Amino acid sequence: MSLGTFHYPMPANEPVLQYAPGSKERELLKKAIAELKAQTADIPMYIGSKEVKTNKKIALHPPHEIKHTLGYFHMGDEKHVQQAIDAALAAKNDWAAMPWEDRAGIFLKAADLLATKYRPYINAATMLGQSKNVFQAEIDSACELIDFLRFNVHYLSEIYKQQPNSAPGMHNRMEYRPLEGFVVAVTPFNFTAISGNLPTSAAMCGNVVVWKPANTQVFAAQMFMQILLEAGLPHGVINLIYVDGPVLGKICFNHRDFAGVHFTGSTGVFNTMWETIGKNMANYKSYPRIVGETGGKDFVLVHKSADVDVAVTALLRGAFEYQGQKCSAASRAYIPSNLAEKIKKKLIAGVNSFKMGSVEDFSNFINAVIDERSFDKIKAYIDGAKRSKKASILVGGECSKKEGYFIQPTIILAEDPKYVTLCEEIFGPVLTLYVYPANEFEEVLELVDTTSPYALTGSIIAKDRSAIVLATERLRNAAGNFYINDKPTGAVVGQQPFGGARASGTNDKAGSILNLYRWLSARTIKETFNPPVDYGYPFMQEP
Ligand SMILES: NC(=O)c1ccc[n+]([C@@H]2O[C@H](COP(=O)([O-])OP(=O)(O)OC[C@H]3O[C@@H](n4cnc5c(N)ncnc54)[C@H](O)[C@@H]3O)[C@@H](O)[C@H]2O)c1
Ligand SMILES: N[C@@H](CCC=O)C(=O)O
Repeated sequence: MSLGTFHYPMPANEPVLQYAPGSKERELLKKAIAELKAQTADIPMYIGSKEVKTNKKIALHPPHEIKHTLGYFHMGDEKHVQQAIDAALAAKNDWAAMPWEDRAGIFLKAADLLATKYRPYINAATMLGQSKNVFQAEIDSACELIDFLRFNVHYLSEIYKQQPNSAPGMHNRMEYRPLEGFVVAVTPFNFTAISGNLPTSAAMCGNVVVWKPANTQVFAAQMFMQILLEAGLPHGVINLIYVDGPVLGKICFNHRDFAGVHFTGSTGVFNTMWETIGKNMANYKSYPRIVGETGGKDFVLVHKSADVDVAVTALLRGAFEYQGQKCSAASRAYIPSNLAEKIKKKLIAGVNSFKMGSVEDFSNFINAVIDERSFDKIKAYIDGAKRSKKASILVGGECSKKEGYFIQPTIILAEDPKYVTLCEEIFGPVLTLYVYPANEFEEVLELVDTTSPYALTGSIIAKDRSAIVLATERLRNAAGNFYINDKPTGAVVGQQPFGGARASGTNDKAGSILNLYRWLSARTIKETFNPPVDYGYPFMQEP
């Protein structure tokens, strides 16, 4: 029972710690890394109140140090998916009935635990499990995840406040019900924040969730699950299971109570999900919500008026931070002929200055890519460019999986504007340049817009305001996040709501109010105080 209306103001973004030599946060992080490396984790699934173990254990290795074993997780099968659905549905009524301020308190407490006691551990887990350097881990697993939790509490409070008008003699109100059934959260390897946000945003709205992370992100995912439980999340509200994607889909997408999927990952997987859900429509109680943020082929368009250093920095950071494993990563760049030689020279120098290696050496800018499958896929694109007559390697191109999955940041120079690495998502440290005649800006705008099926992020680098105006207008549908004189990565919750359209997803802008509407089903209630007691209209009465 709520006996008041409670206020959750817009929070400030969590400050990014700097980890400078001698700082307290650096000391705590080093200690956490050492602790996590010294143990062999035994990671269960979390289904209802049970920690479930199986006889199928999968080893976890840091991508940059594959000889080391961080621990094992217990892989589930179809029956665990069914158990997770049952546990979710059993928790549903009590969770939906819990007053909003108590639900909110759990997620705000989880944010505070992440910001304090567990900050070094969630960062260490992300660094070791996903091969992120300290800065990339801090902005992801600490700051962005904390922001998702705090901002979503604020946004949901704003939604609950939105109420319809009432004419005299009546009162109208809106209830924002959770969806009828369970929600499935399927999460990618590359961001601990996204992995944590997809189940919690739906759960915050009163839904119960079956959460399946990527196998390569389980190490940090299970730590976040433990934090949620410590913050007071009731058992069964979020059920964390490790199963193959198709196994999950087979059980969840056939279930009568399937109410929605919150997905982030590749376009191909999302398309398969959508197709399966479509085929099963007749089985469901309600039309399921299908929310997916998917792939990208993100561009940087440099105008002839650009500042060369701004362009080069946007490319080096945009393309290569976290080894290019961001859906937003700059992976195709259009360079005007008047600046091409200067830009190429500075890019070569920049790439040659990168230090690559383990995350434990904080001076390494580049670490490993996530796994052998990714390594092989990325290397195949690089090898293809080495063989091609339509492209050449400007810098980089070395790959080794001896100690870890290391791919040297690579820049390809394409002569054909439709060369494969200008069109397809690679999801690795590979940037392709195409040099265009500096006076053909309008033509290149058309090229940028039509070269790839994706529309996630993009940047225009220019000093000339008319070029910025033209690019902003013509590329309106080419990116859901458009940047002027900046890299196309690094969206901040509450500042640049994130998501794209076309083949990049449903553009429901994770971490914004728009996303939360997808996990709510409104009910309108009208109460009439003096109801009519005669069906006739006034004009029907005899004079
Ligand atoms: N647009 C965004 O906001 C955003 C953010 C992060 C990542 N991404 C995209 O994610 C991809 C990289 O992440 P990834 O490699 O983890 O993606 P992925 O598509 O391989 O996997 C994502 C999740 O889907 C699961 N999955 C795989 N096949 C499945 C199936 N048939 N049925 C159900 N689930 C299945 C995986 O196990 C994982 O949990 C890139 O394409 C990237 O652009 C997009
Ligand atoms: N939101 C992140 C990208 C997430 C996808 O991987 C960014 O803006 O760089």
